[in-house]
Amino acid sequence: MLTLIEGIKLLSMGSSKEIINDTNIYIQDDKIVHIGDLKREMNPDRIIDGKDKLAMPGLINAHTHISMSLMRNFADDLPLQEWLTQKIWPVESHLTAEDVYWGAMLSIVEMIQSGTTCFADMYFFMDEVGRAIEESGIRGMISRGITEEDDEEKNEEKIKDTRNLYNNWNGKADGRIKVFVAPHAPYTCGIGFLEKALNLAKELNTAIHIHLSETKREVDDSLRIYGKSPIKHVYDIGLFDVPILAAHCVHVSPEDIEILKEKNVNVVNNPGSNLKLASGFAPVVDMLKAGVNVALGTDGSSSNNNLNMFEEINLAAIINKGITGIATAVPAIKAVEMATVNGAKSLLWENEIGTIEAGKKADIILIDMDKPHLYPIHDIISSLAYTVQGSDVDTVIVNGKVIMEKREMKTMDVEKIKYNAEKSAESLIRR
Ligand SMILES: CSC[C@H]1O[C@@H](n2cnc3c(O)ncnc32)[C@H](O)[C@@H]1O
Ligand SMILES: [Zn+2]
Repeated sequence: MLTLIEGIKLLSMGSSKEIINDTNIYIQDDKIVHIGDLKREMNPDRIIDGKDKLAMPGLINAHTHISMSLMRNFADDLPLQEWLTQKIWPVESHLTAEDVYWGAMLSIVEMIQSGTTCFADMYFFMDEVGRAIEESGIRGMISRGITEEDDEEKNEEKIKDTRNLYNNWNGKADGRIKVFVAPHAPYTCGIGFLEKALNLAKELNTAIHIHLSETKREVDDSLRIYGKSPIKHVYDIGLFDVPILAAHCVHVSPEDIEILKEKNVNVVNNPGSNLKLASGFAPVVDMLKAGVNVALGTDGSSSNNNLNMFEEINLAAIINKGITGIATAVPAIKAVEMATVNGAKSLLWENEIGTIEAGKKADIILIDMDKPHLYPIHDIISSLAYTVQGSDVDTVIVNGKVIMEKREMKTMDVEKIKYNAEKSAESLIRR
């Protein structure tokens, strides 16, 4: 199938970070094959009109828990530890596979409708998230979040579950699914359990997804218990000897940043969640300056409370100006880069996605620029960071397949999903 996106503005995020006006993008099956002039010798099966549209790489949500949409607006105005221990974990103890599936489907609709084409998830019953990815056409990295318990048999079962998840799903859905190993955090996993997770990641030749240095309390506890920061603690265990996706990294010292850089740790900044849980502000500017790859995520929609990556781009751009007192701290293009190129790198997917270039997979979103709130169009890159809304996303293409066209969902029955997600959420809270 040859698709042509004709006469469109393009922000490729490749070698050029500038807008190219009136260009053409040819997609053969799942791949971008040509960008530039119209090719008379190529006869497209489908033409998408690019008039008044901007094509950019699909957004990458590098850390979330998508099925937590079932708990959206259920537990708010609390700090992390109270939110988790008093509200979220008691409810999660009653989760079923069906709940996770409908929560995932609901969130995938929300993500597609706001321009996200790829996400990194950590949760329970992850076969269901794999199924939701397969059916919807989105791309995702899935990881079964594991915490240590007193019962050794249960711990072994969790490691086994992760291995099975990898064997069942890694590379599946035409390569749209990856599987990482996900020890939840250093405060829920002891040294021995982290070592088991590390050995499994080595055995499977995959990466580790973990929450790290999210709150001041986590760091204080780590200093008290281990005499070192969470980052130094897991570094000493050897966790950074495999590729790492580290969510948050809010309370990090200059020494921690040196370690993150030395070990090429991929950090995910979650500004919306960090603000809402009163966790603090990650030193994004310092980490970027040190050469650390910083991606962007929403976290779950129970701590955010949505999965709209345009909001996170906006927050990343403006918060860091506020914290540093420097208006250029995170410029618009840098925030967009965090949500595209850096996200792809953080998921070890940079050879396939994150930019619009010939040879890459076609994960592309088209934004409708003909909206009153976007006029006048002085600077499109500024529009993306400061003005564009998720609802301005018109068309979404993943792996060459159009999964939303002119805001019509092509692969998902939205009414059925809303009905079942609502039903799951209601019964979950009552269980
Ligand atoms: C074991 S599956 C993942 C686990 O993580 C919990 N969670 C959601 N948001 C956060 C966060 O910001 N920090 C730490 N843990 C978080 C989620 O509820 C699941 O229990
Ligand atoms: Zn999280």
